Amino acid sequence: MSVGQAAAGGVRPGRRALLVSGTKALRLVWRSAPGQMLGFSAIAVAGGVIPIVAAWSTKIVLDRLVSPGPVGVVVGLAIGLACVGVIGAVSAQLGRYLQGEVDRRVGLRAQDELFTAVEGFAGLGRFEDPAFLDRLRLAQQSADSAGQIVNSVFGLGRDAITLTGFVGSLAVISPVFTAVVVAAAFPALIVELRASRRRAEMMVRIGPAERWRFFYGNLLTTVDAAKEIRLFGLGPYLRGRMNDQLRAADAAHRDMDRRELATQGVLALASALISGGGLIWILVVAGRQGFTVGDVSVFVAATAGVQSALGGLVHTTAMTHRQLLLFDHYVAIVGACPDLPEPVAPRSLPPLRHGIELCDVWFRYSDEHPWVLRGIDLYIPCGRSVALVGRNGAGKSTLVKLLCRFYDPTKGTIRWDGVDIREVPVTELRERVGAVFQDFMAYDFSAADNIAMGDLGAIGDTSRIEGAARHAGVHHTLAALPHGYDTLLTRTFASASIDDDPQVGVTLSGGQWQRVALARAFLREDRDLMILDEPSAGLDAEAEHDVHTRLRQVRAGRTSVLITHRLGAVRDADLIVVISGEEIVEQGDHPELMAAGGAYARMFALQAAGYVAAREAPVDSADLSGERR
Ligand SMILES: Nc1ncnc2c1ncn2[C@@H]1O[C@H](COP(=O)(O)OP(=O)(O)OP(=O)(O)O)[C@@H](O)[C@H]1O
Repeated sequence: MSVGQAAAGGVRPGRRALLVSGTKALRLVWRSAPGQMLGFSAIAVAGGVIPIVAAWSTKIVLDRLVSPGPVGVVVGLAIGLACVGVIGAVSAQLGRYLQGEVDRRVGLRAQDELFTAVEGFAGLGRFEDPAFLDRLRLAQQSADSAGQIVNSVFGLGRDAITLTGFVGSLAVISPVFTAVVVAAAFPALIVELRASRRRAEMMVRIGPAERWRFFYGNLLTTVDAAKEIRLFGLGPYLRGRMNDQLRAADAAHRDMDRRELATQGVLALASALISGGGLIWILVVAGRQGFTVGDVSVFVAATAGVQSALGGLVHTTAMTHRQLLLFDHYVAIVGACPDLPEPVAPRSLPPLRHGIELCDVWFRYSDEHPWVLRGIDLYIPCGRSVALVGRNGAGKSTLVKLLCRFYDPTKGTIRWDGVDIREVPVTELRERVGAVFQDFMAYDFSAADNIAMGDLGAIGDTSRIEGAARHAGVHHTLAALPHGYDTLLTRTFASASIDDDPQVGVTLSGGQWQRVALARAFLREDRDLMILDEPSAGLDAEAEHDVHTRLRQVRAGRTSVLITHRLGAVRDADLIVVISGEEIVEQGDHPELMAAGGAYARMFALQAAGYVAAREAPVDSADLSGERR
């Protein structure tokens, strides 16, 4: 069962699993904040003992007050009692501070471990699995509040100490009454535990609604969607859908709250009746049974103490239970097996010398999805340029994603100089690949950092970054920005404070971004395989021509795979591969494919005819990109 499926199926972690989660949570706390944990545990013990000491001190003071004796003793006892109060107040404050510190330290470590695990998922499959995404969201919530578990666990210890002390005190006065008070706590414990389990299950159930709500909220606040939302008047419609999701989640929460209100109400009533009954009883029998004023005060304090400690114990047990159920998602993600099988005996991947071979490769995104590629046999020779062409949805991008091992083929193998790429560590494979993807990233970073993302070693290396930008034809554009390459390519983080330049963040055009993405890829041009998935989409005609001319130079003598719908740009590729109906239907160079008169020749003729027709219309050849050459 996958990490995501376990959450989707609502599989309940058993007691053993919760015990494991609890142990892992405490270990996490110990690793993150050992000193604070020890301090907190000492305060928890003090917090458990102080109420009992206070109750007995009060009894002694009261008994001394009503019996004749030296005043000095009473004053001494009163001072002692006051000291107990001071210690209690100070330790409570110190406990709060330590709790805050534990929260911060544990939160940082838990988040780091969670994201390290997420980063370790080498493929893309898990990020497309809704159940996994729900589990990840819950794991993130749990990571944020992992420190609270220690509060709950030590709270349990504190309440257990107080309870033991008060039960002992109460038992001295009335064993029967003690038994009644303690027995009344068991139904409460069972009810609370059930409620916490139901709440944890509900959190999983409302996961999709939460995700949709987040999606709509994001959509309504991001600049990318703002144009269409405003022009098409989508705001009220999307807001309505977002509110529907919130209402659905709220309905589930309300249902839980109502159930809890009913059961908690009954339990609170029972508790009040028991303590009220106890008070009446002690006042009635006090004279007859020779109880002192101090005995009555201990009885009242012990009854309240037992009930409050029992209530606290039950509540904290339920809360710990709920936190552990949530923490189980964190444990599952952090301890998840790799999404792509790792080689048992990894082989190293030498520089490409001969070629990459796809042998009878079949692929579909999951068992529920249709085949995207069927029986692909393809050889990409070292040092040659290969172009993949075909209709939208033919499977071209999927094929290059397999070359990067974002997924493993469902059937068949991909060999790098004869080595199955599943037998080498995936990081080694990716070290040898450079790429610009169709859906490239526009990071909210500076222009320089946006390019350096292609190779972190280039951060701060101005000459490399500028070299790549020149190569991609975007150097002059970036150099002319308000702060040159240090300009933020986003308005999101621009500061409007008086000291900062409000112009510091800029937004690039689509074509300029495309060139920045190309520059990023050019930082890796020394890699063995260069993947270019629609590198000129979104560029104007001249810019496109310019980019393909530059790419031709970069690709010369290198192993590259180019995907483009501009067939003019693939004419000089060493090998053109046409994909259609999930299969390779043709391959060869341009003259061969044109001579064959098949799908490629038809597509090429169609595009060429369009250009010939276009020639008859007036063309404004101004370079709209503004890039000087
Ligand atoms: N992550 C995914 N999960 C499920 N199906 C997918 C996924 N990505 C792509 N597909 C499907 O796989 C098929 C091939 O998509 P792919 O992106 O490889 O086509 P393409 O040839 O690159 O198309 P285009 O020219 O439009 O970019 C399409 O039917 C698409 O819907």
